[in-house]
Amino acid sequence: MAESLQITQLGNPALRQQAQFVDNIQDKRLQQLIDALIATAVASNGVGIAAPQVSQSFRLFIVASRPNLRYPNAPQMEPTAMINPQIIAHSTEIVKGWEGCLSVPGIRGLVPRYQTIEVEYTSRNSKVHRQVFTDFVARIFQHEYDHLDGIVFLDRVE
Ligand SMILES: O=C(O)C[C@@H](Cc1ccccc1)C(=O)SCC(=O)c1ccccc1
Ligand SMILES: [Zn+2]
Repeated sequence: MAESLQITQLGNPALRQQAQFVDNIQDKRLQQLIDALIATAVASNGVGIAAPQVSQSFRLFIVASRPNLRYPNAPQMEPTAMINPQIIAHSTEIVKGWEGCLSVPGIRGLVPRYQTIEVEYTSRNSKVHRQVFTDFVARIFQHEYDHLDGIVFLDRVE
């Protein structure tokens, strides 16, 4: 298991950067970053983590949904690296749900998110995926996607 990395906290400008497109997915250092992000999410008990949260300004995050007290029906997912992700389409329906953030410890907020999204991303083996996510997985994706544009969930709490 790769080593866990220091998580950037709110207030650190690194968290507010506009992350850059990933050019070479097979680059050894990028693959090592993916392993370190997965290790950090697992060590922090997170259901996701984005590269800017370890001060790496790449358009890359991990989604690792699992059932939990707030979302008991959430699917159990293998931690999945999503590189250069895009939201292709979304429902008109918006749902408010509780969120936390590894960069904003101890604070929870009720955040409006699209109920359903159609996304496209490249996986760590350079395969392009187009998928539809709903409910908690859609929420995690939107939370992590925001991190790539320097947005944190508190910015969206109404
Ligand atoms: O900061 C992050 O990106 C990780 C964050 C992701 C996230 C949590 C809840 C909703 C959407 C996205 C976390 O995993 S914080 C850990 C946590 O608060 C939590 C864990 C399981 C279920 C709910 C919250
Ligand atoms: Zn977060």
